Amino acid sequence: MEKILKFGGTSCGSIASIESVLAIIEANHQVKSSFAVVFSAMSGVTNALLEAGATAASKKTLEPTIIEALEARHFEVIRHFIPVTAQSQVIAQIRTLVNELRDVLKGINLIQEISPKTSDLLVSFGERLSTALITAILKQRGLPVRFLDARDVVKTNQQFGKAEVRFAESNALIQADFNAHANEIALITGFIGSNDAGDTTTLGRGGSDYTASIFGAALDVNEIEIWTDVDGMMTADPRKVAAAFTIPSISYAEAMELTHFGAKVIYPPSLQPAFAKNIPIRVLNTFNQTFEGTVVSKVSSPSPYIITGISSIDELALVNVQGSGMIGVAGVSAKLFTVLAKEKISVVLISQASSEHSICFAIDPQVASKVDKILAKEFAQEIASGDIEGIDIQRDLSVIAVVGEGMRKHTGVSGRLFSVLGKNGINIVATAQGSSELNISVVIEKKDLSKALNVIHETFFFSQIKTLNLYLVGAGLIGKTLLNQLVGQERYLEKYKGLRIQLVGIANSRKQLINPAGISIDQAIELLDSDGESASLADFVEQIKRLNLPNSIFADCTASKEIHQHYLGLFEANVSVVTPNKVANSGPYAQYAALHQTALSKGVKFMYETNVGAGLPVINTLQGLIASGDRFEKIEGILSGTLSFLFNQFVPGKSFAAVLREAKAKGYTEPDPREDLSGMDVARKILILSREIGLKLEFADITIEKIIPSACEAAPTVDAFFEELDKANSYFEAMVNEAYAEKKVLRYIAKLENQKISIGLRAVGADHPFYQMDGADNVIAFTTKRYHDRPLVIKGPGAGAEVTASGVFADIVSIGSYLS
Ligand SMILES: NC(=O)c1ccc[n+]([C@@H]2O[C@H](COP(=O)([O-])OP(=O)(O)OC[C@H]3O[C@@H](n4cnc5c(N)ncnc54)[C@H](O)[C@@H]3O)[C@@H](O)[C@H]2O)c1
Ligand SMILES: N[C@@H](CCO)C(=O)O
Ligand code: NA
Repeated sequence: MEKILKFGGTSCGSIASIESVLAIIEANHQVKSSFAVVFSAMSGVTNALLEAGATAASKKTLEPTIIEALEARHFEVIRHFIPVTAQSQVIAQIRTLVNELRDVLKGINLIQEISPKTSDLLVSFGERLSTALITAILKQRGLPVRFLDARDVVKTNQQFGKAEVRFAESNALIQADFNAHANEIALITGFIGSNDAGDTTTLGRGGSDYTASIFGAALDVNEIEIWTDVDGMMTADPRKVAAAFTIPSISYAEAMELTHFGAKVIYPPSLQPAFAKNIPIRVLNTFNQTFEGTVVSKVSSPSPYIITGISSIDELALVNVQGSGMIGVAGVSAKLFTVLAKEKISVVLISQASSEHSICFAIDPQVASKVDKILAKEFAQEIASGDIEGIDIQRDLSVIAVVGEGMRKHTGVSGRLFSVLGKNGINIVATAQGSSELNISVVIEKKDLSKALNVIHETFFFSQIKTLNLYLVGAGLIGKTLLNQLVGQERYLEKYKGLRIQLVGIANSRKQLINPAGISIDQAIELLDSDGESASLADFVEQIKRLNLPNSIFADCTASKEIHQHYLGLFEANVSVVTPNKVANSGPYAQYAALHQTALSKGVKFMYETNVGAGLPVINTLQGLIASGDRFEKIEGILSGTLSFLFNQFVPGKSFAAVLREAKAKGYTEPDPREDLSGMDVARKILILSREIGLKLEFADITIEKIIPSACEAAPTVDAFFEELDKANSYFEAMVNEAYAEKKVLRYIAKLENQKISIGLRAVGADHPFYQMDGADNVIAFTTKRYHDRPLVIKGPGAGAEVTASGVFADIVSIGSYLS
């Protein structure tokens, strides 16, 4: 015999799926391979039968509806596949079986009880019906098929519900049976067998796979095909990890591990007879027949990945037994696990630190209270004496298993696993690794499960490409420019940086839109307008936290004075923040410190290079100097692009207000240019620099020399401000003329020296390093211990949409590099 095919419930579940099953069997027949086929019940039938049994046992009279529906379902298949003239014979055959089933239910109803023995007989009708039905159809189509009731050849003990197979006897019967019918295709009822007394028994979980495996082993087939409704075994549960893909080849041991942790495609224990004979199992998709599926065999073929798959148990409780009295005392764990075994409590994972101070193990949360009671009783004495401090149970946990034979040959797998979890703020509650090095398991909080599965999957299967999930708030000048820049760089980032920036949320002050599957960047503004809901920043941030996406970045491209109140919560929720908005860093020092400390402790990034000098590398350079041990003596610079532009462009005879309007049109000013003209923007920048070098200065410590008349400053609106500015033109002309008379130019300079900040307008001559300026240039000079005689000078355009957005972009990319 070449092979055994097995079709599961979904494959036998509907007319369309049976169509596929018939096609697969006919195709096999055409190539004349010798094979046999095992069938499960039509999907849902086993449960329907159990329900009918339970109802019959509990109600006074029989309710025929379930059985009628079941009969109708099988008749429908007959009417579809069998020509009218031949139908009556098959219908009669199925009806005979259903009548037998009705008699069983009558019996149950009569005695108002359903024993395990009767239950097995009852559910056996599912496989007997489906197999009989398909046999009739194929016979009608002219295939040399025969119906084989597995109860005639699979012999078991008396243990109803999960009977043990008597292999010697069964193998002999199977071989004799197949020898006697060499030229026929046997269609076999899965899941069932019989005991010595001839009673029907069932084989437990994965029963039809077991049947296929028993026949395969008895007949020494070359391969067993398990036909199901998915594309084989996948690298992760595709419902949780969209990027999961089919594993082409996997070893028996790996399949066992993955299945233990929830991958439910096959149930390897039921395939044991095949494993023992090294028969490969091919998992195939009835609904995608040409797909290669997964081969499960003794040794998996080499794979490009270090790990083979990831699976999880979503609901778990962790029991921790702890106490100094356990150290060096033999037998505590023996006692512990003996009592658990006695109570039939299954332990998913065990971990004990070598200090022997505590043992922790994971269990199904449904039995947690029971375990609590059992252990309290068992260890009452030790608890009373203080040898054991107590039994602690933690709930709402999940366990993830990373599985693969390849881990044995590679170092650093657990390092990578823990590091990616850490960078995503996922706390590891417990961990265990078997010495087989086939499986590393981590227990985490359930709320982090989806995020953890996805980042682990990404790390081990797509390490070349890391996806950053970007939330952009503020779609004005800078925000829009950033979006444009992102569109142009997508391919470069993937190819050279291994990064994919996925926009998952966007908001302005009117609307907001979130889509974890990604928002098309080049249409983001239109989509925000058409599909966005009305904006609520608090709600937007709440959604970000709830989604808990891996590698999340929040870009604040607003000038809002409130939005920074959300940064702390975002850091705590493990979201990095990137911003050109200076408000957060220039608020009270305590707030500045709290933000930076929280980001650091949560392992997320807070990036704000564009707070000073827009895209010029000011903050980065400063941080580099500090980190390498340099000491700052003085910082001096022109930190306002707007004011730089004004004093570069304004000459007596021109309108000061008109030059400012030009600066605004060029994107240099703050959304409200009064922030620039008042010196406020510069004050924020120099304050931020002072804090970066470690000074605890407050806004009140800054001396700002005003450059605009108070009437301008008091103007209630931006428009009124421009009007006042027009009136004050002669005031500015006088200032400039005075400087010109001395062959000097005006520069608005910020200085930090001796822990003091001063900001003011200076007239500087040609010998001054800040004399030569152009456009919206900024210049900044760092005098430090190392740059003592000649300062380190950074100079260039310090305002404008393109240079600012590119600074924000660079910050996002650097977070990506950190996370990789
Ligand atoms: N222009 C520059 O050269 C430059 C340089 C460095 C830093 N910056 C900073 O960049 C930031 C953005 O400047 P811009 O010129 O793009 O501003 P803008 O006014 O053009 O855009 C701001 C955007 O933020 C949105 N917004 C404002 N408050 C909001 C809130 N509470 N919630 C959601 N959305 C909100 C607005 O709807 C708008 O889409 C400012 O903080 C500015 O200081 C600008
Ligand atoms: N308005 C700011 C933008 C850069 O922070 C300036 O003029 O410098
Ligand atoms: Na900068």
